[in-house]
This record gives sequence, structure tokens and C-alpha cells, in this order.
Amino acid sequence: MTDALSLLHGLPLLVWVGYLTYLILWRCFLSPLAKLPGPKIAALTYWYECYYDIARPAQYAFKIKALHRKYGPVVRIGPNDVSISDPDFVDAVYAPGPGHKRDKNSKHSRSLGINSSIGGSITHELHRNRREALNPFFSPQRIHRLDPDLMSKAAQVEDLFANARESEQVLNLSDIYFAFCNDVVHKYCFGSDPNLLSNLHLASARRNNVASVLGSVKIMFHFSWIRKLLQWLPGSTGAHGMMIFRRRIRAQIDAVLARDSSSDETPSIFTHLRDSTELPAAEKSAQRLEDEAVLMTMAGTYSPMLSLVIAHYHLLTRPDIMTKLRTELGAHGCIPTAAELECLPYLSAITQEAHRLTFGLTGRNARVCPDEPIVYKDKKKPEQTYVFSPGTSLSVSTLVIHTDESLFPNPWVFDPGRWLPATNVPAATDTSVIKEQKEGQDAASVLISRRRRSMLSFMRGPRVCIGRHLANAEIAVLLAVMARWDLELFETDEEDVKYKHDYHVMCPKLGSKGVRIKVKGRWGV
Ligand code: HEM
Repeated sequence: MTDALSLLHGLPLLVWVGYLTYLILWRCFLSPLAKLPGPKIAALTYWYECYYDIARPAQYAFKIKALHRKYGPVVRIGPNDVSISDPDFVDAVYAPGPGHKRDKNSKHSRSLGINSSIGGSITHELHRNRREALNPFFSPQRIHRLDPDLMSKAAQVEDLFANARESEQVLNLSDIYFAFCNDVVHKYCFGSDPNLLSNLHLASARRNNVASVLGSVKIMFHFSWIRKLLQWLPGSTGAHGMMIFRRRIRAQIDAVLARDSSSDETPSIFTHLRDSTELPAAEKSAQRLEDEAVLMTMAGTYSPMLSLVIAHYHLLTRPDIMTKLRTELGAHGCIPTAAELECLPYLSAITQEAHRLTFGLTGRNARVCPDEPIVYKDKKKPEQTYVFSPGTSLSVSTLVIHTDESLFPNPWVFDPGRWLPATNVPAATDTSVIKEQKEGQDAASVLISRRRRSMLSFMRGPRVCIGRHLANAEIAVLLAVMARWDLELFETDEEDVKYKHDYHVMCPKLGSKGVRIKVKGRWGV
């Protein structure tokens, strides 16, 4: 009897040991993925991933790049994670075309804790239904209706520059652009302008709060179970920052749900979701709408702010680029509409280059095909074919592609010329260009369209960033504003804008205060 009892007590331990042995054997030696090149022993230890992600987030993406250099285009980077570095394989992973499904990797997607948002939707079908409800708000035509809002916010930015010139005050562009994007997206979501641009101290606090949320993403990625615990520890963790952020958003959602359509002053994205007759009730619960709004406001504020400060930093350090932009804008006395600005080739090239060096999402943004194998053929070794079975987590690293020297020579240099035909005549010996060239198409266009196809800033396929047209409209208008002012950098250098850490989005040197400037005057006046 005693023997039987002690056996029973030892059972949980036995089950654990058995399970761990199974994991180690399967993941390291028996699973089809174990045969891939890459850090095999490292893949054995889940802790290796944690170490790189949490202790050395700066190095993680660079580590993947180094692994590709060593092993080639296919590398196993985690127990169930395969990284591919071939730009021509981007669409097979992210945009396979109609009839093919791509789920998200549930572990990767839960690190922000907004599981019921569109971005947190794991399965292809659930994501499609949520996306359909939001799509009408994000077409280029619909975004251009926001021109009056963009113009009035741009005028506010100009007032800030004018006042700072008078008072010789130092301005923080990161705070200003954060506030600008926040006001625009908040009004679109909820119908009212929070006017963060009128309170730059608050904008700075909110920007730092979002940065602290992002700073904790890697810890949450590996230890999502401690979120609940950490959020009650004030100050020290991003989890607490997220709780504060969520409360603010929840108050907006509760206010929307408390009203009905007859009392809405301005229709907005969330009044539309509330009144939708197509969405089932569960999709309109306060909790789900809160998740959706947290994603929308966070993504709609922080990411375009990053592209804007990167563009502006380089315009201020590279007078040749600023001169070309001013020449292109020269004919326009007042700020043209976003639609007009987006047709300007040099301005669009600056935008594209800023997106390239902002890198979109820097972490592993994997896709899982649930129902069919994905086949990859190595171009350099035609005899080598990889077949990834359904359920394999595949990702293409933005850092690896955006700094691929064969696509973007001198990749860390900010060079809008990469996106313009006149400055991109490929060598006559470049047979890959010749092969791709269609009748009547010049070689430069082939090269540029290959670069465009490889860009991952907004991702590709059915989960491509829904806010990309809004982001580009905001950037176009603010680039036109930048060109009208003579500014100089204040205690800011490249370390304040360069990719140093991977916190889901790129993060410059820790402790950076942002891009700061002094206003010398109106340009040309
Ligand atoms: C330069 C600015 C921006 C960048 C670089 C960017 C980048 C991205 C990327 C890479 C994704 C794909 C995420 C994934 O695969 O999980 C994404 C999705 C998303 N973005 Fe953006 N974004 C930007 C601006 C915006 C703006 C202005 C909004 C707001 C209106 C926004 C809202 C969203 C939403 C809601 C999703 C989820 C879409 C889905 O899952 O279908 N983004 N963004």
C-alpha cells in the first residue's frame, strides 16, 4: 500500500521527465525540422531563444542574419521556427494568393496581450472576418477624406515651429510626430480630437509609456503568464504601462458603447463596429473592441512616428536630399493635399527609404500554413529542395531582407535614389535583371520593382498593414512641412535613429531622448 502510494506521488515527476525527454528527442533529433541547418543544440534549449530575445534583444535579429550567412537561405532558429532569407520567397510565406491559408504563430502573437484584435487573430478565417469589417475605412479614397484633419494638424505643427523660433526653445520631433499621429488616429477611431499636440509634456510621457510597453514585449513573448503579476508593479515594467494605456482606451470604448447612433456627434471606426449588423454580438463586446482599439491606436501612432523621425533626421543631416525635396515641392506655395503629394516621385522615394530603415516589425513575424506543405527550392543549389509540412512556423526577417546587399547596396545608407529609375541603371552583365525584363520594360524598373516586392515594412498579403495608406498620407503632409522650415539638430546623432534593439519594432540606443531640434527660421524667408 505504502509502495503504491509512493509510486503515485512520483508519477507527476515521471510524466515530466518523460515529456521533457520526448521534447528533446523530437525537437532535436527526430522532427523533420531537426535536419535543417542551424543551431541544433541551441534549438534543444528553449532557454537559448529566451537568452537572445530577452538578455540581448539587440543581437537577436543580427544573430539570424549571421546564421543565414553561415548556413544559407534556410535556417532553423528555434524548436519550431524556420527562417528563410530569400527575397523571392517572401510571397510564398506571406502572400500565397487566393485559396491558400496562412495562420499566425499563436506564441508570437500573444506578446502584446491583444489576442482578440485583428492582429492577434490566429486563424486565417477569423482574421478575414475581422478585417472585412475594418477594410472600408482604410481604402486610399477613404483616407484622402481625412485631408482636412491632416491639414489642420500640420498647421498646428507649423505653429509649434514658429513659437519655438521666437522662444528659442528646443523641440522634440519624436514627441511632436507621436502627438500628430495620435491625434489623427484617435479622431478616426473615436470621433474626437484629444489634441495631444497642444501638450507636448503629456505627449512625451505617453510616447515613453508606449516605448516601455514595447520594451517588455520580449519578456511577455516567453513568459506571458507573468503579465498579470507584473502589471501591478508600478513604474518598472511595460506591463504596468500597458494597463494604464488599456484603461484609457477602455474609457473611450465604454463611452462609444454607452451612446447610440442618434447621439453620435461624429461617426467613427468604433461607432461603425458598434452599429454593424454583420458582426456577431461576441465580436462587439467591450473586451474585444478594447483589444482592437489598443492595437489600432498603438500601431497607428508609434510606427508612423518612427518613419517620420527617421526621414526628418536624414533630411537634416543630408542637405543634398533636402534640396532635391525642396526643388520638387518648389512650385507649391501652400501645402498640397496628401493625394497630390503622394504623386511626387522624390517625396515618395524618401518615404519608401524611411520605411526601409524603420523595418516595420523587427521580431519574428511568422506564418503557419495549416493545410498544405510549403516547398522551397534553393536557387544556388537546384538539387536542394525543402518541404515544410503543414504547421511549420516560417518567417522572413525584415532586417535580413532590408539590409540584403544584393538588393540594397550600402544598406545602412539613407538613399532615396534607390527608388528612382534615373539612379538605378543595373550592370549590363546582371543576367537576373535581363531574365525578368518584359518587353518594353527598362532594366532600372525591373530592379526597382524587385526592391518593392521585397519590402516588408508593412508586410504583405492578407495581413498587410491596414493603416499603410493613412501612414503614407501623414508622412507626405509632414515631409512637405519639414521642407518649409530651417531646423538644426540639437544633441542628436545617428544612434538616436538607428536600429539597435529589437523590441517588436526597432528601438535606437537605450536612453535616447528622441530627435531634438532648434528652429532657425522659415526656409527661404
Ligand atoms: C509607417 C507606419 C506603419 C508601419 C511600418 C506599420 C507596420 C505594420 C505591419 C508590419 C503590420 C503587419 C503585422 C503582422 O503581420 O502581424 C501591420 C499591421 C497593422 N497595422 Fe500597421 N503600420 C504602420 C502604420 C499603421 C497605422 C497608421 C495604423 C492605423 C490606423 C496601423 C494599424 C495596423 C493594424 C490594425 C494592423 C493589423 C492588420 C491585420 O492584422 O490585418 N498601422 N502594420
